[in-house]
Amino acid sequence: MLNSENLITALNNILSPEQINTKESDLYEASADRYKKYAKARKVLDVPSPVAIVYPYNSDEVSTILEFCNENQINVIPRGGNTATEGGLENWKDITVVIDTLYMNKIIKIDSYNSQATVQAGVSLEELEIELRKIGYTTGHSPQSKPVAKYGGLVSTRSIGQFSTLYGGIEDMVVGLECVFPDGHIAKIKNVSRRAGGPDIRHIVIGNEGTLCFITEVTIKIFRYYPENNKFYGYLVKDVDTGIKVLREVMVNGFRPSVARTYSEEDAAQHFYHFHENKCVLIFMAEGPKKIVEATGEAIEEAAEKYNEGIIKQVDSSLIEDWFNHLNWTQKDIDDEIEGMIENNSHSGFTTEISADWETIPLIYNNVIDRVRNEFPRAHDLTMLGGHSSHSYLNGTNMYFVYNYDIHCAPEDEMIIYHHPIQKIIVEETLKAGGSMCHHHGIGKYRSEWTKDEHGTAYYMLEKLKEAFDPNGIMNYGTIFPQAEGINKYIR
Ligand SMILES: Cc1cc2nc3c(=O)[nH]c(=O)nc-3n(C[C@H](O)[C@H](O)[C@H](O)COP(=O)(O)OP(=O)(O)OC[C@H]3O[C@@H](n4cnc5c(N)ncnc54)[C@H](O)[C@@H]3O)c2cc1C
Repeated sequence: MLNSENLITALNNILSPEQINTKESDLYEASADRYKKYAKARKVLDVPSPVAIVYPYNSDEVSTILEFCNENQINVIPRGGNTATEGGLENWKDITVVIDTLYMNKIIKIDSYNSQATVQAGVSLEELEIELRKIGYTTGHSPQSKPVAKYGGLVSTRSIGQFSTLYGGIEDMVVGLECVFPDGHIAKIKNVSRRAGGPDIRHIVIGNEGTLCFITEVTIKIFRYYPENNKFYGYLVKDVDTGIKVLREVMVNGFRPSVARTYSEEDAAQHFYHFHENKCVLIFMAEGPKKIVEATGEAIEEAAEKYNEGIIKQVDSSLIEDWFNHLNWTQKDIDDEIEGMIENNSHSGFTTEISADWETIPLIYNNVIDRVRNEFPRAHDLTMLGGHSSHSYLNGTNMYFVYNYDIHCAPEDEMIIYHHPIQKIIVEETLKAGGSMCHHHGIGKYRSEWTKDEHGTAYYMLEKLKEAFDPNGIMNYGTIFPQAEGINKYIR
């Protein structure tokens, strides 16, 4: 195996100087993602820094770098917008190269006639959205990290946006893509409206979290945009169960509002400070062509009427619109949050997102809240515990658990003392009830201890993919696929 010095020399033979970054502060920044944001900001990270960050311009360069790393058994971490939350960008190996899509930033084609656009992996969602809005189109994708997240990362994590109930998750949007495997092979999945040529191989790439291949190009669907027709609906409701029932009613009746959400009292208080009145909040947004918006709006009002015993009151729609207009986080918001944590020694807004069918979600929610309140040894440090359902489907929905706490321990111990025990309860209750422990943030490194439980007998298929595409295990060591050594060192 190469040492750091030899590795940098070898990289210089492959790339130009402006494509290799060995600045210490940037390497420290690259050694972990937002999972350990507090320890990182307090400069007490317990993981090694990568040896270099490299910035290829195109898929041929990615291929050369990967082939080299594969031959020399060097761990590789693909990186996009750097907004990962589950340790997918954290480094667990002494010799690691981060491959960043910074220079792969071209919008290749916007094809409004065929309703699709092709971008290099380093194009941010916001950049593409701005270009599309100029011609009356939208990506329909709007995760809260939209201003920062990039296409390679969005596809690689199976991300989902705030309007998913209408437009779907990224897996519903990807038409075709290009990716590079550790042996240097460049694979291009063509862009067609549908195919039945065997299993849908896009799904080997979507959600791989940089553990099987490096995504270099993505083609996604684009949609006509009708902001002038948007309608907003909001209600104060008696409990989470009522909110979930109304969401279900709208969905099973065949309607697709773009936003459909229910918040617990605690979570509502931090999102809707201007009207929550210490109650649960239910909100909807209808979007699209006028007639569809009208029909969807009527269906929302009928569903609320059906469960009117649990509805306390309807709120002014302009309050929901106002909330909607301030949804996304810029890089400045992300930085400010970390500064706030350091100043106050408190963690606000840690989340774990799971999914299950309609019947099961309220059970999981109630079991988790009970167990955290009664079993979590630091429950007295919690300043908020609640959640919301924000992405609904015909057969079920998600639950986004949110928890804030004051930190009374060494910064390097925060995650193991506070976050991990809560996350463990959430994952245990979800898997016990047959749900998925991971709705949209990816497994990263910190849910990898439960990957086998998540998939059960189907883990066989996942394991074989790893063996086939990454036999030397160079792609993002510790992410998705459990590695006992890393788990024992960095999690337990
Ligand atoms: C404030 C905030 C809000 C968020 N809101 C949402 C939300 O609403 N919905 C949601 O789904 N997520 C959300 N996230 C999580 C995160 O933004 C998403 O997971 C996003 O898809 C990550 O994209 P990125 O470009 O930042 O990827 P990165 O953080 O750079 O990487 C994420 C993972 O993808 C891999 N990866 C990156 N690029 C490539 C590539 N080219 N090829 C292969 N693998 C690659 C990395 O190795 C890593 O495992 C949020 C995060 C923050 C900080």
